[in-house]
Amino acid sequence: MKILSAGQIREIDAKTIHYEGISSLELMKHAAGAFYDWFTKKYTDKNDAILILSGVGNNGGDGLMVARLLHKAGYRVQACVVEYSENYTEDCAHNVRRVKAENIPFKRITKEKEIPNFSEYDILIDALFGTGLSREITGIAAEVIKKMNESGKTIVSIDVPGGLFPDKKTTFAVEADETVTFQIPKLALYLPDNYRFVGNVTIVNIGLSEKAIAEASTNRYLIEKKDIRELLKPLSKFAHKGTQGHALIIGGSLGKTGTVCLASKAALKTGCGLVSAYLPKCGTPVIQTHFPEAMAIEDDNSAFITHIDYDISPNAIGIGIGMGKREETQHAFYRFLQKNALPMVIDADGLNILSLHPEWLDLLPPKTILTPHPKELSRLIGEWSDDYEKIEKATAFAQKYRLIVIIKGAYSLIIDSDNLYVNDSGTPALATAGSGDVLTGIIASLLAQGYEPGHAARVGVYLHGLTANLTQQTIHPRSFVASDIIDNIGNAYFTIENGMIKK
Ligand SMILES: NC(=O)C1=CN([C@@H]2O[C@H](COP(=O)(O)OP(=O)(O)OC[C@H]3O[C@@H](n4cnc5c(N)ncnc54)[C@H](O)[C@@H]3O)[C@@H](O)[C@H]2O)[C@H](O)CC1
Ligand SMILES: [K+]
Repeated sequence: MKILSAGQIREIDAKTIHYEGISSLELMKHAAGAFYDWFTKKYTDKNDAILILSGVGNNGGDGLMVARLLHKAGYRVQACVVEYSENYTEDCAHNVRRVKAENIPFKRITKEKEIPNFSEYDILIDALFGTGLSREITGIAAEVIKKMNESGKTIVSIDVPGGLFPDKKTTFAVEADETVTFQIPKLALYLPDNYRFVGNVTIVNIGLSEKAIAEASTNRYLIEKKDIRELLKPLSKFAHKGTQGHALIIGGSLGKTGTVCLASKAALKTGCGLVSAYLPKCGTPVIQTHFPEAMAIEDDNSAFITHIDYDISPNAIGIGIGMGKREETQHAFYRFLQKNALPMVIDADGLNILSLHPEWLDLLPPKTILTPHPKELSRLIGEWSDDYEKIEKATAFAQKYRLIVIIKGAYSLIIDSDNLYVNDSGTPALATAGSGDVLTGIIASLLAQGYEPGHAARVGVYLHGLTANLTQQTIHPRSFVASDIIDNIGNAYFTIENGMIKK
């Protein structure tokens, strides 16, 4: 799904009105109706006292229309306009008149003492500003937002939290629990710096013109299940282990050989035909006991890797996990990089060693996948002042070395040449020991199966996250461990293929 800028969304809005021959008020009706459908499914108690805080733009118009729908359905509603400007849009002004005509409790707020006592309400609906925000918020709107954030009440934002800039850094905005956004994802909703403003994000369809959306150009995308379904390779009836690819996982050191076990097992469960693990001697009994399907190749050293030599012919490599950064290991890694031309995914200490020797980055085959978490990323590209700068610097880095960079996080970002992909599968349950090792194994497996590296990155990240969505009801997020990811890779494939179970 395309991620678009506020300007592009405005254009699609106008084109929809033109192409579909509907009025802007009708489009607002669709938007308010879509929000209402979502809201009434989630909040079913009609005794909840709901306060709707609208602005004077079309986002405010949406809010007032929602107030009308909720009132009609029997919810306890109080509507307010926070009059931060006298320039009402036509559709907002229309809804103010309708709210009054329908005898819905209504209040204008122009100064601080008119702000209602939020403690009398259960849910605050934020319709203060949407994608039309053009400058920092001041005056009465800022006072209202400050009080909303201090209220401790459930806050649900319409389209975007009031004050969130869709395309640049935000420092002050409504801190919502839920954001229900209209049809087109906005990048700001998925950036870690903005999580405290955005809360959970739901995208609802409002009937924008598909043609208009198709005409908008972008290089930013939110990954959808159907995209992944299209990328999955069919399983041939005549498949045998020799045709499904051979992944080699390289890593481990004394006390950290479990990393290689997890990655190897994840690789096999992701569908490659063969998995070999290269580890120091101390790892051999561990992997052979816990994961007999893998073939183990031993380093000469008992505790860490000192050279990476093997006489097998894998199709792809996953390297770096649990490997440590000892001098000998660094040299072994360097000599390996000098001769390796296979598709590869590098994680953890592999990344840390590269950040100690940035000149070795030139040795990586094009489209090598790096999977840093933010700390590892900053060692590679330096510090950033906000998420936008982080993306800019990571993109420049990825392009300079022709790499694919996966920035791991609640929403992982995949940078592949000019393109940015946002992944929203997954839950906080994935923040668990070994989760990254499993991702390395999944991606190495997909590379070994012949997936183009950009596809392997997207499919891998999506599959990995989906395992957590699928077990939300059966495994408590606190008790979810990396092995649960591995155990549910097959279910994730089923879900993607069938589209049966919704994430
Ligand atoms: N996506 C769609 O196709 C649809 C969107 N809808 C809703 O419309 C808003 C966008 O509405 P817009 O009128 O453009 O602006 P806002 O309501 O977001 O902004 C309010 C208004 O205030 C002015 N303004 C901007 N910044 C400030 C500021 N810091 N202080 C004071 N005033 C400010 C600005 O000029 C705006 O006019 C979108 O989010 C959706 O909720 C449609 O309802 C359906 C189709
Ligand atoms: K809003």
